[in-house]
Amino acid sequence: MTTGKKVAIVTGAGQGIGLAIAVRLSREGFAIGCLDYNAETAEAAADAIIATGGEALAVKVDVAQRDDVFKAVDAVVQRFGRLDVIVNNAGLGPTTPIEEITPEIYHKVFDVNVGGTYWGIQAALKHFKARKPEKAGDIVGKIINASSQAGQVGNPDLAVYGATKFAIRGITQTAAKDLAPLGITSSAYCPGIVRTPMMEGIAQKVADENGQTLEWGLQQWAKNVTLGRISEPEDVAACVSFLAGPDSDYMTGQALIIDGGMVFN
Ligand SMILES: NC(=O)C1=CN([C@@H]2O[C@H](COP(=O)(O)OP(=O)(O)OC[C@H]3O[C@@H](n4cnc5c(N)ncnc54)[C@H](O)[C@@H]3O)[C@@H](O)[C@H]2O)C=CC1
Ligand SMILES: CC(=O)C(C)=O
Repeated sequence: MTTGKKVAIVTGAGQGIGLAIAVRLSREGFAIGCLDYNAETAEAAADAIIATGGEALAVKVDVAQRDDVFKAVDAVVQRFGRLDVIVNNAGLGPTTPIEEITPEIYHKVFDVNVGGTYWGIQAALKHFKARKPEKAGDIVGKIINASSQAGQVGNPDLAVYGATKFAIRGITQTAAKDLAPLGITSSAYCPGIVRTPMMEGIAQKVADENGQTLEWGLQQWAKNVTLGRISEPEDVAACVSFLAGPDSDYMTGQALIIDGGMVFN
């Protein structure tokens, strides 16, 4: 079945920032491919979108597996008939003090965060190429990748995670140059401290080490936020909706920092 709507795929759409992006892009008129490793939360995300009158398809995928990502993206295009935007959002954020990094954790986090970004771009590209720009400046597809404030500056205990987020900015810039002639833009978003299960996991570790509560752990990170509060997933989704929409058509290769003023460039 095809839809008249533009179509966006969001990886890691089952919870946190990905869920907020999926819901927001649905509100903006996109049909949504909700991809996640967790089939149950992917289904719940798609159901929530459908319940509010939107269109969505849930697909279980491990973004670290290239073939699976291609199959998942193909399934969404088969269902909705086209692809306009891919948001490579899925990621892992373990705390890794530098002396405790193992080959296993290094490979696992790079495979998901960096590999997942490569495979998402490649899988989307196949479908973006189905439409040709009629003239210079016409945009036929948008790649949007999750980086982080931790991809701008080194963060304590996040050497592996931070390295993946620096890498994603590099991939984003290179894709912008490589794919511009095809009418494809490439952007990244760099959230700060966002109240999600990932950030709660990071904050809980600090809290446990100090015999404190999760909220105390989150507030340790909040101290660095110039605007004085940590962000909600919807703060990030609002900016990603700008990157997915026509108002950002003349932007490519940029990393939009949405961190309440933690990092000034
Ligand atoms: N929460 C924060 O403060 C920040 C988060 N980010 C980035 O934003 C993105 C989303 O983060 P959160 O929502 O906080 O994370 P989260 O951990 O709350 O949610 C991540 C989602 O991705 C899915 N996922 C994980 N591995 C996967 C895989 N191999 N294949 C498919 N799906 C997979 C999970 O099932 C989950 O639904 C991540 O890339 C993260 O690095 C960036 C800056 C700050
Ligand atoms: C999880 C993350 O991206 C942070 C702390 O910036």
